[in-house]
Amino acid sequence: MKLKSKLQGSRAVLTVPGDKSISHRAVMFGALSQGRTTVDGLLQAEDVLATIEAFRAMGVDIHFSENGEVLTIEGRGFDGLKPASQPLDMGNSGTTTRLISGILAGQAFETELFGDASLSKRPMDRIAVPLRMMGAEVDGQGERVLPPLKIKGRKGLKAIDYRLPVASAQVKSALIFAALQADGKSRIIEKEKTRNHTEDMLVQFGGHLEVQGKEIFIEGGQKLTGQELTVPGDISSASFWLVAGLILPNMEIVLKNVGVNETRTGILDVIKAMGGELEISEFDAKAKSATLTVRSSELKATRIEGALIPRLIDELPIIALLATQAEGETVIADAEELRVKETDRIAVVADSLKKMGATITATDDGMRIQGKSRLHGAQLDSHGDHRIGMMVAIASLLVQEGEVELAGAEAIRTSYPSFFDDLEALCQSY
Ligand SMILES: O=C(O)C1=C[C@@H](OP(=O)(O)O)[C@@H](O)[C@H](O)C1
Ligand SMILES: C=C(OP(=O)(O)O)C(=O)O
Repeated sequence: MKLKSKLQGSRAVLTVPGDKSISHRAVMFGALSQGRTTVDGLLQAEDVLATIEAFRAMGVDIHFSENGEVLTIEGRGFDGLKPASQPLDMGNSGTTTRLISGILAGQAFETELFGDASLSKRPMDRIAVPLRMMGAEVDGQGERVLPPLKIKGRKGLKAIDYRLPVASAQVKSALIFAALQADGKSRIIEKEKTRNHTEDMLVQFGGHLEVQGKEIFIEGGQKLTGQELTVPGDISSASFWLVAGLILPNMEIVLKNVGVNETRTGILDVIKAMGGELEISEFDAKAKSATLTVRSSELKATRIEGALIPRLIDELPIIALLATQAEGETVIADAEELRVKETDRIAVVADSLKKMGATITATDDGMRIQGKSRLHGAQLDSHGDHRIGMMVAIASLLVQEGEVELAGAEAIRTSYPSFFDDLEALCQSY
């Protein structure tokens, strides 16, 4: 695919698709509840479709409304799942794989999980170790327990008292799902606070848990009730347009209905620290959503590290591009988790932006990025990673000399199937 900048400056209003993390969890909690759940605004992208198909394969009736906008899940409760007749295809989705493993740990049958080439390199020892402690059998490939996985669960799991060795909402959520099926009270201690959609949604479905700082206490044997949910737009998808609005000349981009749960808004803090023009309006406290407006800005470098990292982990590829347009050296540290995403995002981001003329050094746990760089055309590849593909597409908007060729753009369907339509809409608003 050839990407060429036609942008001269303008104002665009966009609504990004539903939040991926919330969409996965809506399907899962819906399936595990009693009664019907409806979900408006669900993200209909490959990762979430993998979650839907997995629960259908375990006997859950899940269907879209005629206009395709509302998903209905007929909940079967924790005791109503049936063994799948075939291995479950997790596609590219780490979230599906890890969260479903926590659910399967409490089911008295065996399930096989497999995924694509990228997923087959993602470490599952981080869930295998604690789920085994709770009494489930979890087998994978090699020391890091890579997929394909075999999970043999059982009723009456043991409660767990566990300190997470990594800052991961996926591991935390897997353990919350397992703890809900265990005898007694579990304690899960986070390394850093990560996205809390599982905790929020458990409460929304009539369940309970206690959160004290980084400690979560959760009682087994809870009964959940189906709900009517609305999913806000995904701030991780919005971040591509936030950055476009800040780095392109004479721009204003307005993003409606973006999820602004405080465990996800690290990118907004970074934009402010870099001196970017950002306005947050129409804040809806119940929906945790808002309208975000950005304008072309003179940016300065910043440091991104520590507790901020989990609050913007998926935004780091596009933040790296942002930093190439800021005055001075931006440092990203404590982000070694990037190395075990869909690609090694430290290596691939540094390599891709270097090919376009940026000055970046990859470090063990992040990057050092020197601004400001004039970017030029290059031949690039998403390497099967949606966030790399989208970052390159936004970077191409800055290019004045040469052309950007992006191989593997189809990976973007993982989280944002309408990305190129929105890009087109942005270009047409000029
Ligand atoms: O729980 C979630 O929905 C997610 C958690 C994060 O992963 P980790 O838990 O591996 O950090 C994030 O990178 C992923 O895109 C979605
Ligand atoms: C890391 C991501 O997703 P997952 O872990 O679900 O594959 C992502 O969406 O950037």
